[in-house]
Amino acid sequence: MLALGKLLELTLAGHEPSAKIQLTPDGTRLRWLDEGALEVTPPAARDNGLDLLLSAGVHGNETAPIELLDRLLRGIARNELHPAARILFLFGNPEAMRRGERYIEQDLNRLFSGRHEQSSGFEAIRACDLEHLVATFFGKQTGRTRLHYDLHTAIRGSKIEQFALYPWQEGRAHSRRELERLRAAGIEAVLLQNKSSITFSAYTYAQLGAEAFTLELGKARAFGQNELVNLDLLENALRALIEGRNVISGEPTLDGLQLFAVSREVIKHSDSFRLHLPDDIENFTELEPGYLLAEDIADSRWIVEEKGARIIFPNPKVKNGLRAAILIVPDDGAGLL
Ligand SMILES: O=C(O)CCC(=O)N[C@@H](CCC(=O)O)C(=O)O
Ligand SMILES: [Zn+2]
Repeated sequence: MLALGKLLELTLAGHEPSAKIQLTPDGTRLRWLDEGALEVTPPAARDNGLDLLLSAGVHGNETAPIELLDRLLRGIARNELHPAARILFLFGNPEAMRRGERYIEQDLNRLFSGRHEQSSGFEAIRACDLEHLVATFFGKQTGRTRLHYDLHTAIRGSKIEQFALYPWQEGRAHSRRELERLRAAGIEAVLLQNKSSITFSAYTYAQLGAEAFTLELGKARAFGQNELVNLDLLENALRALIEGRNVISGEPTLDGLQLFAVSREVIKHSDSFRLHLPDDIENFTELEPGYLLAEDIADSRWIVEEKGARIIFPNPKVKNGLRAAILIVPDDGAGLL
C-alpha cells in the first residue's frame, strides 16, 4: 500500500511524510497537504465533477468515524477503491486525537466562519488552517458539485443512533435529494437547522456553498472499541459516492427518515447554569410541556412549552456563552426542495 494511505498512522505519530505526492496504479493521485489533510485526485478521464470533503476527528475522542475514513483511504491507496470524485480527507484535531480528548483548549467545532479570529491558541489556529484547506479544495471552479460530511459521534447514548444535522443559510432550501441519499446511507433522522452556526459543516454550507452535514454515528469510544456501532450502510454509501456509483437502488424515498426542526438552543450564560436532567439521559428523549429544563443567572428559567419536544446534546459543562442543549420538535418536511 502507498505510504500516504496511512494518513491516520502518520497523524497519530505526528509525522510529516517525506514523499508528499504518490500515484496509485490506476492513476489516482494522493497529495499530503498538512497534518491530517490529504487530497485525492482521480485521473481526468474518470473525474465525475464531485468534490467530496470527508472530515472526522474535529473532536479528537470520536474514533469510529476516524477509523471509517482510515478504511476508505487505505482502500484507495491499495488500489481497491477507484475514485471518480475529487476527495479531501481531513482529520480535524490531530493533537486532541493523539490525547484521546474532545479538544485541548477549546471546542474546535465552535470556531468556524471566522469565529477563530476572536480567539487564540491551538484550536483557533487549526480552525483557520482548516478553513483555508477547504476553501482551496473547493476552489473557484463552477459547475462542480460540493459535498461535505463531517463525521462525529455523540457524548451520550441516543434513542436514534445515527442522525444528521443539516445547516441553514438565508434563502436556501434544504435538499430532499440529499436527505434521500442520507437515508440510503443508514441515517435515521435529520435535524434541520434554522439559523446560522459556527460549526465546520455550517461553514462549508453557508460560506462555500457545499451541501454539508454533521453526521452523528453512535457514542464516542476509544480507538478499537467501536464494534457496537454498525457503519456498514454508511461505508457502502461512501464507497459508492467515491467511485461515482449510484447509492440509491430503486425509487429514492424519505420513508422512515424522521425529520426534526430546532425549536430552541439552550445557551449557558453563567457558572450558575443548572440543567435539570439525569446524567444518563439519552439524546432524543421526549420532554413534557411544563418541564423545568434549566436555570441560569438572574432567575432565568428554561421551561418546555413545545409539544413533542425532545432534547439533544445536553451538556452543562460547556463554556459560558455556548450551546448547552438543543430542544427539537418534529418537522413535516414542507420546506424541502
Ligand atoms: O454529544 C454531544 O453533546 C455533542 C456531539 C457533537 O459533537 N455534536 C456536534 C454537532 C455539530 C452541529 O451542530 O452540526 C457538536 O456539538 O459540535
Ligand atoms: Zn463531535
